[in-house]
Amino acid sequence: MACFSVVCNTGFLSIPNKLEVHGGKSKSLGRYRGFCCRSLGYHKYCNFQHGLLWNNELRPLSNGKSGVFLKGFNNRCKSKQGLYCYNKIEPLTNANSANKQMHLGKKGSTKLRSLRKRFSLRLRPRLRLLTIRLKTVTIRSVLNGIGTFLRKNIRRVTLFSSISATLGLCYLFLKLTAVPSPKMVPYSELITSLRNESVTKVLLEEGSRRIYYNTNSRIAGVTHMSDEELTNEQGENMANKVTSDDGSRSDQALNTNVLKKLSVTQASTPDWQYSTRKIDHDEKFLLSLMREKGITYSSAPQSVLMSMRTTLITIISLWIPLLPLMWLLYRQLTAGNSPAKKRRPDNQSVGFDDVEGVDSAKLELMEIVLCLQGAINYNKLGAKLPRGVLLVGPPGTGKTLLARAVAGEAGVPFFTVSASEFVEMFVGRGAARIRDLFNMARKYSPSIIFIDELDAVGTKRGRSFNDERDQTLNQLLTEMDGFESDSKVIVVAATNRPEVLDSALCRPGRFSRKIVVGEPDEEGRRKILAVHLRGIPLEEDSNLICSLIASLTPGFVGADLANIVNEAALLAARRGGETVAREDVMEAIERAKFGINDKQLRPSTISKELEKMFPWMPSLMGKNNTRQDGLPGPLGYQALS
Ligand SMILES: Nc1ncnc2c1ncn2[C@@H]1O[C@H](COP(=O)(O)OP(=O)(O)OP(=O)(O)O)[C@@H](O)[C@H]1O
Repeated sequence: MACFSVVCNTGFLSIPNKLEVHGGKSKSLGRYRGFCCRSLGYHKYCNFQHGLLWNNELRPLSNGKSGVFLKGFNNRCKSKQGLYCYNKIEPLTNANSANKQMHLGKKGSTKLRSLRKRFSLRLRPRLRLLTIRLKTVTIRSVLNGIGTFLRKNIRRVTLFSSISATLGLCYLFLKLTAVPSPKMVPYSELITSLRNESVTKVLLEEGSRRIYYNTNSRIAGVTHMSDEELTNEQGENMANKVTSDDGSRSDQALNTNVLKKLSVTQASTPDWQYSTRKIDHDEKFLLSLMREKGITYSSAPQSVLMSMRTTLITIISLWIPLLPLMWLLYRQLTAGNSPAKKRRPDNQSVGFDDVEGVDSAKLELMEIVLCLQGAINYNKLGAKLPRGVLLVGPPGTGKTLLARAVAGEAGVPFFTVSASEFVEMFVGRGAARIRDLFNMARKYSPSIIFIDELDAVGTKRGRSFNDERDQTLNQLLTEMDGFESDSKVIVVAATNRPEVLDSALCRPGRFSRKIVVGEPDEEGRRKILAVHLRGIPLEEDSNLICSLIASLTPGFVGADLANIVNEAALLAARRGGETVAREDVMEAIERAKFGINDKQLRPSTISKELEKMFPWMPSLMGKNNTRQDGLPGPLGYQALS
């Protein structure tokens, strides 16, 4: 009788449609039969916390332990506490025996079962999916897909097909012009043959060291087969004859066979039987030897076909290893990784409501947004849209946020880039990146380009020997000049150091509008805090907390205030609170003002810190601790311990 229910780690639920949970409630698993219980989250039906479910009965485990995870297949189940099989609960003597008993079937059948399991778990769903997809596929949709792919990747497809065609043509050319080459022999062999007077004709190739020659040994072409080959051939034929049925020995048969072989060889015989390489400074000796022996010799240039073959082979063998290197270089040098491509226009969720405390800057930028949207008809009065807006101010005052708000409100593509990304190793690359960025912005016009930390490329020219930086700036100046009046591409840039910028960059027509984004006043800080406290649950009234923080934080900018709010929320979470209390806020302000105060500081740590602050003084703590006179330490400090 089979075990009623089986759960394993990989999760096979075998027979039951019904399983009782220890609460006594019946649950139908129906279609989940054979699925992985645990990973499907159905293990609560099979989680035998208090016993083993066995033939609809919940049986307590003999040792009373809970938390049993059954493991096994079909009618054999293993748990930590025992092996359960055929309605019997057998305690395990050791783990090995459990394993042994678990694999009760033959080895082969276990393998087969695991294979089947793997098939049903991995392959079957995929095959099913494939079948469904194949059913929905029609020739028309395939053709459409190919067409779309070709249209999208026309450049790549053209490049790859032309490369493939060229390589194919090269292969064809090499194949068609291939001629059997003469046998290569050492130079000494030529000299020996010359001395033996067996050489009939010699050709010295012009422009190379190659020497071709023929000998008078046997029929031309026979020599193409090595002596060894011939011997083997004859031996083979002899053996054939000996073992032939009639036992006849016919020399004629041998000759016919050899001649047949020779005729095949002759068909592909080169003009020259042998070739060798000339040795330097030995020409005189060679020529005198040939003259002495009366041998015909001549010289000729390499045939056009052969020179073409040689050139082609050289090119291919040289360029193929270089191709990966060139591809890498191409990727580096092309606009493939330019900032313009990385920052595609996307949905901006920041609006002017999210930026507070910088009202005048907001007003100026709002006007530009209205112009971009066409709400203000500036063309009517002959006005032009400002090409560049320069946001100037201390760090953290919200310059980047303002630029993002402009993009969000205007609903136009926003290309953001840090100017340091234009600083490149190769001269001209930064300029190329600027060009790409502006081209992309023009393509998506009306659009906004935001260049953060403009001073990275916009510093005065000619001050250093950095040609690359100057070229990049020149390109930026050119691009900003080159806008058509109706291109509707606005460049917003931000910097903390306007004084270092090149004057050409700030002249009217480029960054004609300069907006100072300064530190917010108390009212501004209150508004900024209100923005950041929007989603934070507070114990007290939000306006009260905003006013409290704003009054305590003169000189703080938006980034500081955002940080205070975040710190307060973290502190509240640390103490396990549901809402942010006034104490959390106060501690966060303290942390922002004075840094994190370590109340557990040891005297040695304090000494080190003091030494860092006053490096010109002798060790404060050390001196104080070792003083015997009881007098205060340097500068009147008492021992802090
Ligand atoms: N006026 C503001 N209103 C609301 N939040 C602000 C404001 N200013 C700054 N913040 C907060 O500070 C964060 C940092 O601001 P942002 O990056 O805009 O400063 P920045 O002026 O560009 O600084 P940097 O000059 O260092 O680049 C913002 O994400 C925002 O949360």
